[in-house]
Amino acid sequence: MTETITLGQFIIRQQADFPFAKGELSRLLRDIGIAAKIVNREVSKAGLIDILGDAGGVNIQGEHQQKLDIYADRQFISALKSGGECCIVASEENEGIIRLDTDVSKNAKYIVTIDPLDGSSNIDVNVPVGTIFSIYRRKTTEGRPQLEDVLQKGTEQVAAGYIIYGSSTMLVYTTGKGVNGFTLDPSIGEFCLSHPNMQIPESGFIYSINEGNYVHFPQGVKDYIKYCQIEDPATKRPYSSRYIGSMVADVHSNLIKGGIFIYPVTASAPSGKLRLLYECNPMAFLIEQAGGRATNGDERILDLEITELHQRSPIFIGSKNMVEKAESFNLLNQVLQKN
Ligand SMILES: O=P(O)(O)OC[C@H]1O[C@](O)(COP(=O)(O)O)[C@@H](O)[C@@H]1O
Ligand SMILES: [Mg+2]
Ligand SMILES: [Mg+2]
Repeated sequence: MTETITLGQFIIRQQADFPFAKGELSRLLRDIGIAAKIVNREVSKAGLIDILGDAGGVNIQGEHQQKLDIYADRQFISALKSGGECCIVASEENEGIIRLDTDVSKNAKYIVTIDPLDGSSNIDVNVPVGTIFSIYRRKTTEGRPQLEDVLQKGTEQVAAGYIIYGSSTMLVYTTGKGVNGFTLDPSIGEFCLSHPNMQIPESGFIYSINEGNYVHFPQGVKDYIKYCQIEDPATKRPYSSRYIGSMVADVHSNLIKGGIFIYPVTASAPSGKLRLLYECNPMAFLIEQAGGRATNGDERILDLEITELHQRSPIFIGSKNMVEKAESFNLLNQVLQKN
């Protein structure tokens, strides 16, 4: 009989790797797991309850907010507040930072950045969506936590992960010691270890990019797409094109099968579309921990300086050999080239 290891049990076991740990990070990951279950409960019956569709407002990203964006945002913030291990939340859905100044959490040492609902355009059509999170340690020691505690490079992440609400619901995370995946078993209401020590294949044969924007891509990106489409059995080309339109789902698929996910600069998104704090950094930390690579076409995503809360970046992420191959093409348009 295979041993069932729940997320809670696994986190406690992992704590042993951190001799000075007091359990704060473990409890914070627990809180994220709780909010994930609550959001999953609504996502899994979305058509039956009034949670589909547009909420009527536009968020700081300039995107129409979906009802589920707002619901998920509230659930994660409330779970982090009740848990008391997080002093600031920065969310893709909120213009400014959210200080959790409760008696319990004001002395908390962790910062959470979150994309509460990733793949919003897929909510109403029953295609997998997700949640992406990242955890940093507070830097400032005096007074109230500050914006600078949030604007930290990806290399400073203590932990990162995502939840994918798909045919099954999974939570995949890293604390810098490899990547592990847990599947929610609804019959016991627990995330159980199902994908230990996940490794992305070094090479893959799948590329994920929204080719609908092709005409607006830098020449190098167009050339790389052509490279993927050339007939060459020796290198198993042409590669397959797979694009789900939810970053979590596209990256999760490539993590398991091998492949590259690309969201480059485009005419309408000259700095890229995806957000460094909420999407690029957490996914880059995870994929690097699984043996893959993540760049903006020129620099390692995790080394990028962060100056703004909702800063965007182009991203090329996935199997190491595929990202390195892509980087051999001039992926950034001239405007972005470093002097
Ligand atoms: O429709 P496009 O332009 O291809 O964009 C799809 C991308 O936008 C996103 O939906 C943006 O994330 P949000 O849904 O959290 O805003 C990504 O998940 C996805 O990879
Ligand atoms: Mg997103
Ligand atoms: Mg989102």
